[in-house]
Amino acid sequence: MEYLDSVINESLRLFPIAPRLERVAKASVEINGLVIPKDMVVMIPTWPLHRDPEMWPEPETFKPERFSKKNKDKIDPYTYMPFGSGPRNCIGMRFALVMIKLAVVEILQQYSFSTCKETEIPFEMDGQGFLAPKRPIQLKLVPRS
Ligand code: HEM
Repeated sequence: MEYLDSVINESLRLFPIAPRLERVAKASVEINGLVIPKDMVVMIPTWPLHRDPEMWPEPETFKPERFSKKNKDKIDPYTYMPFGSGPRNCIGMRFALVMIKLAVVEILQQYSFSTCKETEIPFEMDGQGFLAPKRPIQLKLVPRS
């Protein structure tokens, strides 16, 4: 379960459903000389933060070990926000993580996945709104004997 957790975290790092978050400033504030006026919409760029090479060496490589017990405490929470952050973060986070794990375990007990001729490599992402592949990802399920 520990490694599955790391795999899901790393998948959400590379492909956060919300590639950016938004907040509205409730009051004018100055941060490092930059004034953010009241009511201004502030965009938090999750996608670039999740792929910043200063925080994530070899950012394009799928490395679940980044989230191992040994390494995960070193991660700055504001550089990894697949479920957002603060009082308005995702209310369904725990439910979603449990459901993903249950589904993956149930499927992997019976089948293994492999690519096939229909698999688009690399697949194309749809940048409109929520992040998703442009076309469904087609894979072959091989029954485990
Ligand atoms: C992998 C699955 C999911 C991901 C990656 C995800 C991600 C997110 C993100 C990034 C936000 C915005 C948080 C922010 O602005 O700080 C959000 C908000 C929200 N999510 Fe999810 N979500 C997931 C599943 C779910 C599920 C299963 C539910 C409901 C059962 C849910 C309900 C909500 C609600 C109601 C909000 C708005 C919270 C608010 O504005 O106070 N999400 N989610």
